[in-house]
Amino acid sequence: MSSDVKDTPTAVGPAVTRPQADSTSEAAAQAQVRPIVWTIAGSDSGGGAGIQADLLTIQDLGGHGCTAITAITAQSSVAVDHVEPISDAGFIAQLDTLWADLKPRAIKIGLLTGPEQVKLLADWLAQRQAEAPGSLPPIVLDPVLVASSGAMLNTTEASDQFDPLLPFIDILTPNGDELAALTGVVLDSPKAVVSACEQLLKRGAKAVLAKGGHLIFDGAETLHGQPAGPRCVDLLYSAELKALFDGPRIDTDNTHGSGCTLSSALATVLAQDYVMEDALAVVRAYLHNGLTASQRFGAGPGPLARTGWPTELASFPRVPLPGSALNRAYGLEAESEQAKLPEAPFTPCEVAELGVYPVVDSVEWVKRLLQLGVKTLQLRIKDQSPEAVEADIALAIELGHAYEARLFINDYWQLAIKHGAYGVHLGQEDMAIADLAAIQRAGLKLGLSTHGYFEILRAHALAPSYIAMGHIFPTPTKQMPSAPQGLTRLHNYVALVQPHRPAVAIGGIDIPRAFEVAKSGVGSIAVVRAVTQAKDVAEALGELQCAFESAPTLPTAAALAAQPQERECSDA
Ligand SMILES: Cc1ncc(COP(=O)(O)OP(=O)(O)O)c(N)n1
Ligand SMILES: Cc1ncsc1CCOP(=O)(O)O
Ligand SMILES: [Mg+2]
Repeated sequence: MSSDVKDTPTAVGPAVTRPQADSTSEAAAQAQVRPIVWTIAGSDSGGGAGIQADLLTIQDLGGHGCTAITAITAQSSVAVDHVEPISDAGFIAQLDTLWADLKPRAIKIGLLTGPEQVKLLADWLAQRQAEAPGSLPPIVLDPVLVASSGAMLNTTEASDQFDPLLPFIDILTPNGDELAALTGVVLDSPKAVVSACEQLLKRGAKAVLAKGGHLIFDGAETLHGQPAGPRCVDLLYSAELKALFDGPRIDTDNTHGSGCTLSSALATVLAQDYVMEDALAVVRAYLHNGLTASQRFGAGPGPLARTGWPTELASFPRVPLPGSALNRAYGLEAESEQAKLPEAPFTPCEVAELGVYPVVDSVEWVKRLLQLGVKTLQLRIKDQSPEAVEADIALAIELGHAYEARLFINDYWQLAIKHGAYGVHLGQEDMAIADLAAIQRAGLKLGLSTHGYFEILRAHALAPSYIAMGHIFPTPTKQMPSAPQGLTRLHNYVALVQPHRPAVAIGGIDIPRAFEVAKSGVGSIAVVRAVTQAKDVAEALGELQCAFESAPTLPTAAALAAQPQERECSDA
């Protein structure tokens, strides 16, 4: 283990404490400036909510905060004694001045004091849009109506008051009371929450996060199954994705500014180019940690603590699996679509680190690599009928056993079961259609592909034998639906996954990059071209192996093999 462990500087997408890379590319990435995040919101003199909470949050999660103040409030932890809107001229001047020099990568909108400010802001955004289509960044709207002390902050109760803004908003983040007030829907069941979100989409919102902090339904206990205890379930609802984020309800009344913190955290993570569902996973974990470590300063509820970029899986929400009771309660899946979920964790790999992991497309390659001493490998044959590939798959499996190697079969899981493979590797799309229960019952190991936080959480809920994360760098080998993850994210994913099961990095990894990748502490690197296009395959394998030997291993990985595997999302 190397001793040169330093804090990776807070740059774009703060990384956890890890050994620092020394290459020019990594140094350049780390020198990148913080993305600018605007908060358009009111000042909370008590320092717990509004602009004050937003600036602390933006800074804490790696952004640079700029403010356009909508109102000054005389506020403490127990009272809002005065709300004074800023003049229209003062409001617009702040926006214009910032736009001229400090263009945002994301905007959070909080307290707007009434329809006049809503219209001013909607008109201002429309002008920016008209001048330069596409120039507006992601915008998060927290539809603030009442302070946590119960005081009205907004002068109108009109349910359509935010509608002029909706066309510009990427996500609206109402709590239960706000969602009910904006839609008139009585939120007495999970399906009522869905119909309220549906209504907001019809009125122009692109996505809604219906926060579950205020929503407790009859029968909620039975929705969750294990683990027991009060839960908080947030619903992300958009045309493209409907997903639940389920976590324990933190037992604290220090929730002052939690909505402000969530929305500014979301803007800050979106400013770092995370997709919405990944950003929400990070934000839920941030709230979990902030509430857990919160403190009281006055006589009333205290604000959330600022705890930095979340890195531990325990802070993150569960993402219910397809077919789970929770998804069904929200009506997110038809009863007929229920997936066949495994009843137990997949068999763990007998090692915590899978090492150099070549992915090849023929039985000839499998044989050659086995003869060179490779111990983890994958047969990845694409687009053939099962009949056409069965003989090769059967032979590869036999060879794998003869050499006591960990041979994973990509995609053809029925053949893998039939011929008794060591393991199967499946992608996200395959997860929905494969009979995961049959793979688990047959005792095969399962590796799953992931492309970000949300998929990692969903994969983790299945307790697979390993989780692959990619693509790390651009690759011509496969057309990818997502952007390259890069090294900073890899560091964070490794910290999340590897204490629980082996992690594998894949995509665009050549020999020089293998040294960078290995410094993340990841226990395995999966490669196609680095092996199949090498002039000297044995030498390439040796150099890839060398990358691991020169890099430190994470202390958590060593304990892994001995750790009992738990299935964390068994609420089906
Ligand atoms: C180790 C490893 N990681 C990821 C993949 C990609 O699998 P998948 O998403 O199923 O895509 P295809 O390989 O099937 O194109 C992998 N094969 N191996
Ligand atoms: C199969 C696959 N899945 C994600 S990236 C990838 C291809 C990796 O190939 P290479 O190592 O040649 O970049
Ligand atoms: Mg596949």
